Amino acid sequence: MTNKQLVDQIRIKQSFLCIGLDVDINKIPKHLLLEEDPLFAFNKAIIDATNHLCVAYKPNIAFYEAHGLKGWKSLEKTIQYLNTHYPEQFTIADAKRGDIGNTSSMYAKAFFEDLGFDSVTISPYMGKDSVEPFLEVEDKHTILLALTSNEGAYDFQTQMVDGIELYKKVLVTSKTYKNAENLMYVIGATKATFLKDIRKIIPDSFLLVPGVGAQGGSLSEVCKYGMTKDVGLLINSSRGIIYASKGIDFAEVARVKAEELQVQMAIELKKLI
Ligand SMILES: O=c1ccn([C@@H]2O[C@H](COP(=O)(O)O)[C@@H](O)[C@H]2O)c(=O)[nH]1
Repeated sequence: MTNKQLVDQIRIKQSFLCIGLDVDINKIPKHLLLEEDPLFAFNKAIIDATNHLCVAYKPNIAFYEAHGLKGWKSLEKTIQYLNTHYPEQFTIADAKRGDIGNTSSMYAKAFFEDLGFDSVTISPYMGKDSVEPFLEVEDKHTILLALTSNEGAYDFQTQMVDGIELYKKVLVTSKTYKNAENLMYVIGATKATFLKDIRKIIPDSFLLVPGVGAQGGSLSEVCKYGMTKDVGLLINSSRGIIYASKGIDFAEVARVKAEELQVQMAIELKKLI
């Protein structure tokens, strides 16, 4: 999917919501445990109930890898279901990968070619040759961790290196990579006030913003500092939507929670006109 197609979807749906599919076998409704593939059954119900309210889905790969081969199968079925039934959805493999060049090429093949995701999250820590193999793939997006939502972000990301905060160095340096137009960045919603400075370095790039809902980030603050004329934001919520009810009505309650965010997003989008 191209950036333009993503922006078109945002305008059509009046939403820049990304729903995180962090499916945890201990948190899903008990009746689903009788299904052949409970993780997929849960995801399918959530996707069917919420797809008209969001523009992206983000399975966090850890929740699938935790179940070995069975979990990987559930992931494969989920992305295939999305690509077949809802091809307009932007898909994000939240895998946080990155390694020496030839290994990164294999990760790119796994997530872009084999599984067919539109994008994958990558750690910038190993530098240029670990990121560029992902950027080579046409119409696919590499989402670089820049300033994350967690408390530990202050351990390294905000520390000064060569007179500049490390997360800013990530932004500035990554802009010089080959095919940098395929880059997006992760900025935590809990760091919304940093967005003013961030937009001076990357005025137009798309940002994946996790951390609203369960982690306490504010949607309106993120929009205030981070929104561009082409929106430039995908705001993620996982637990706040998918586990809003643990009962038989889980998908319907997820729809209600997603709609609450979508309504707020539509209000923010009106400010752009
Ligand atoms: O900085 C980051 C990067 C990634 N995440 C991931 O996003 C979701 C957030 O889930 P919530 O339940 O909405 O808190 C989860 O998959 C994280 O691993 C992040 O939170 N912060």
